[in-house]
Amino acid sequence: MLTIYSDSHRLQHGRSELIDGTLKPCFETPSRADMVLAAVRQRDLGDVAHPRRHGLEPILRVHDEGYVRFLETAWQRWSEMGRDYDALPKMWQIRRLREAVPEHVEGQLCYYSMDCGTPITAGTWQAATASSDVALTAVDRLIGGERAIFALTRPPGHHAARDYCGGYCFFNNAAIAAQALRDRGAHRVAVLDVDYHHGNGTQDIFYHRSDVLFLSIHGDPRTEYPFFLGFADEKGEGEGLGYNFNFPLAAGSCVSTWFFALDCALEQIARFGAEALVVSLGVDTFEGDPISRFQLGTPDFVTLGARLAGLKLPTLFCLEGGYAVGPIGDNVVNVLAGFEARS
Ligand SMILES: NCCCNCCCCCC(O)(O)C(F)(F)F
Ligand SMILES: [Zn+2]
Repeated sequence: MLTIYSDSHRLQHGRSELIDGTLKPCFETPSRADMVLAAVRQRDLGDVAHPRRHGLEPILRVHDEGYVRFLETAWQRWSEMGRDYDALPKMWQIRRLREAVPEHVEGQLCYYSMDCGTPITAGTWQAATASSDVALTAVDRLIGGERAIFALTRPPGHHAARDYCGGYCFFNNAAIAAQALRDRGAHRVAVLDVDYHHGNGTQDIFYHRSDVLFLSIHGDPRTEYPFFLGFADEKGEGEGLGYNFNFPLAAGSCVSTWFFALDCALEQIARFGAEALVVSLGVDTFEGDPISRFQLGTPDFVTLGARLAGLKLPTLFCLEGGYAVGPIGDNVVNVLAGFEARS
């Protein structure tokens, strides 16, 4: 399987994250992508290609222009205030506060983000646009005839909504890829999110649409991030009613429960008649993940890949989460190798 990868991911490297009440090194580090790339090479998964630039147009097909312009200018405006440290919001526009978009960068930082764990740094814009180019180059290759492709995307994307960043995500790589597949002729595209955390951003982007089916298996938002979306009763709205499926599972759920949810999701994708599949591939479902509470073992990721291959669809994998950095490479490559073995 071909991998698309860009070294520009290294430019996204936050200084610290609020963890258990104190500032610690970020969980979402460049070493994650380095370890995945090393495993791709070591396990001889296939060639590794660099992305070509696609500009802002495909990003603006799913993200609000004001939000994109904010990301593009935020660091320069933040620096002009004499600040050289990570740009993070100090509060949010919450219930009954004014909804107008602030003029000032500090206010926009609060308006366009959903948490304080997604630092904007000097290299964020370049890293996030490169990550989107990685996903879009994977679409180019899928349209060009590849049966399956791995977009080694970092920073991740599935928490990024139309007009806000969060959960380490800036541009929603999987949504940008799904929209590009639609724009290039696929009539129905399914996005399956197997990351431990609900893909609130992807759901937000496609919630009112029936041409993109969104499905997510994740830790129950009653106790797990992102808390405010990802419940089973969220089924889409308007045109999109019936085209959104959430499978929240209690933290600590066993592997067989997880695979039962997967089989339910695969059944819905087959019923939908998808012509292409985008997988938001987070491996923080791993039993050893430091911030998540499912129990998949490294061999289970082979089974995951094999089940996905059963759909017999052109498939684009976008890397999302996974914070057990030692095993991340084998966990990710197991999905891809398991997929290929059954293709
Ligand atoms: N004590 C740690 C709290 C962490 N709270 C934020 C969790 C973000 C998860 C990000 C992710 O794994 O879903 C992605 F795929 F986007 F990277
Ligand atoms: Zn996650």
